Amino acid sequence: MIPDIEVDRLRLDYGRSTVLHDLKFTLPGGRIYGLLGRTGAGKSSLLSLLAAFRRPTAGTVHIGGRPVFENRAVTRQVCLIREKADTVEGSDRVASALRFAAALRPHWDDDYARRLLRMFDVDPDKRIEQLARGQRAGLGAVLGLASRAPITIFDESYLGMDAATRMRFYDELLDDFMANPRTIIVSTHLIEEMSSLFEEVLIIDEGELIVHDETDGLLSRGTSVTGPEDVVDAFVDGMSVIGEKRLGRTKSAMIYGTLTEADLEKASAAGIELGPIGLQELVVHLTQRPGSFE
Ligand SMILES: Nc1ncnc2c1ncn2[C@@H]1O[C@H](COP(=O)(O)OP(=O)(O)OP(=O)(O)O)[C@@H](O)[C@H]1O
Repeated sequence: MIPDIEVDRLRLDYGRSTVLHDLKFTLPGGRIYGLLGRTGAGKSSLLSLLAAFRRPTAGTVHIGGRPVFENRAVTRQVCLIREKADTVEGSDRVASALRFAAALRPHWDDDYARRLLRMFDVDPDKRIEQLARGQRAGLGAVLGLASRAPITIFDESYLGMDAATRMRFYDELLDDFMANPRTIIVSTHLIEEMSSLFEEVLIIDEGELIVHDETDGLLSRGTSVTGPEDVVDAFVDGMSVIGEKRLGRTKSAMIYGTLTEADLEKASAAGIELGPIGLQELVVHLTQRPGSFE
């Protein structure tokens, strides 16, 4: 049974500034979650609380009904891989990092780890500090995937990989998730290329959780409305407009919400073109500061 993660009134302050504001959500076990948001939104801070790397200022994180902070039995189930710090830095040899992970992780699969090292072109005899950035990112992928931790978290740890290696990582992540179901949380700015992995999406903006939804549900609420400017303006009047683009006298408005049958008929009668919005564009518009529309 893969444990649920329950976050309740979670707050984190760094000194006088609050970076996470009373977050409340539940992540049922056994899904792949995408954690998205602008730089500085609070994603890494949140992930460090989920993995008990930090103590919350207020509120709680429970995993499988048990508090995570200072609870070794729970934290052993959570593997957080970050681009920097702990796992993928230092003067140890790769092989000794693997031995350490094996001792720490109850579900560690050493044969799988060795296979992944070859896949990501990481030499086990090298010191971690001697690895190229992409190889260090590969080592992060190895440590995360082979941990088989019930809750495995990748915090932008694949940024150093080249495009071909990232694709291999995504394929491997999905294959291993299917074969060994667990909860995987991925924070990323590479939204477009990773969006097909996510079953649910969480969007953090300035420390607030502004969206938590199934990916399909979220995408179904974004629509681009294109046509002559005055016709588009009349159509979107009263709707939640999250972005606008103009090309000559043609205008495209991005709306967020569910269109009714009557809206669809109205659009068709007015000669307006309706289209989907990709996840990346949706996230960009939902997290755009007021006044920053073009
Ligand atoms: N150790 C720290 N001490 C003080 N402030 C911090 C610390 N770590 C992060 N912050 C601040 O907290 C806010 C959230 O940072 P965080 O790293 O969680 O954002 P993020 O969404 O992960 O950003 P990115 O996408 O760039 O990685 C930022 O304003 C950041 O400057």
